[in-house]
Amino acid sequence: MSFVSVSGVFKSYGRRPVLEAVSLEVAEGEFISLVGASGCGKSTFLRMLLDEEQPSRGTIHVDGMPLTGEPSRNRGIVFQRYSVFPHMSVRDNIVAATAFQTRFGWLNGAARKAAHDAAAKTLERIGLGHVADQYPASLSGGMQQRLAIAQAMAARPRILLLDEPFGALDPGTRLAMHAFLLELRAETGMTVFMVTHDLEEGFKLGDRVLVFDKPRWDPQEPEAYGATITYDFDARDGGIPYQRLEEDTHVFKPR
Ligand SMILES: Nc1ncnc2c1ncn2[C@@H]1O[C@H](COP(=O)(O)OP(=O)(O)OP(=O)(O)O)[C@@H](O)[C@H]1O
Repeated sequence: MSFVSVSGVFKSYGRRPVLEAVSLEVAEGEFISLVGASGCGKSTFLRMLLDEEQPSRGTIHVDGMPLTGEPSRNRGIVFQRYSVFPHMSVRDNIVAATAFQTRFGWLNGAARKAAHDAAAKTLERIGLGHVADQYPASLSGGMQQRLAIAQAMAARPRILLLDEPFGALDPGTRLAMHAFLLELRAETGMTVFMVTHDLEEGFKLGDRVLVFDKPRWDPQEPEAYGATITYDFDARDGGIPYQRLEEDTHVFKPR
């Protein structure tokens, strides 16, 4: 059975369609890269997986259960920038993320001590132990992004949602972050959805690369139709040269 199942999802804002007829089955542990033109609804799709936005039509199930509009420990998200708390130390950023998972949003006594110990371990693990008392502004972009990913991972989510997480980083730091993410993924077996504008990055990291595009297009009225998944590439074993594609109306699926 699929872990994430998206079935006939449409999303409109007011009368404006953004996504139409999106269906997708994802197994637990898969790494899914999402690519597509600016404004075609990739972030909206992530927000629906996060359950922050609800589909106008259609359903999304995670682990067999429909999304309910309630926050869940199952899903963590990292944006391109600004996903850490600037007024908290690096350590407190991780501790706070753990606290937010509790019913009242705070930790006391033993739980606080355990969260501090866990944060210290996490920071060592991601190479930020030596800057635990500093504030995020004093860290490099790559360090801030490592912190943001560690923060999202603090609740041990089964699904990690990444919205252009490495877009703001220089090429060297980006490569280091790829290695970091692949390691974390191998360690945790988490399912990952990552929006990227970099096709090479999408194919390198992903097991599948989904292309969002508008199958219907009216030049007089470019916003008349929404986007859907027009290609579903098998990106394992190096990607494009190994494609096995099958046309099913406008949607391509790996066999
Ligand atoms: N809350 C909202 N209310 C109204 N319109 C919205 C809302 N959120 C997104 N949109 C619109 O939906 C469309 C899709 O936006 P979205 O951010 O999902 O695209 P995207 O593919 O992630 O773009 P980019 O690659 O530039 O980040 C955009 O035209 C955007 O203006």
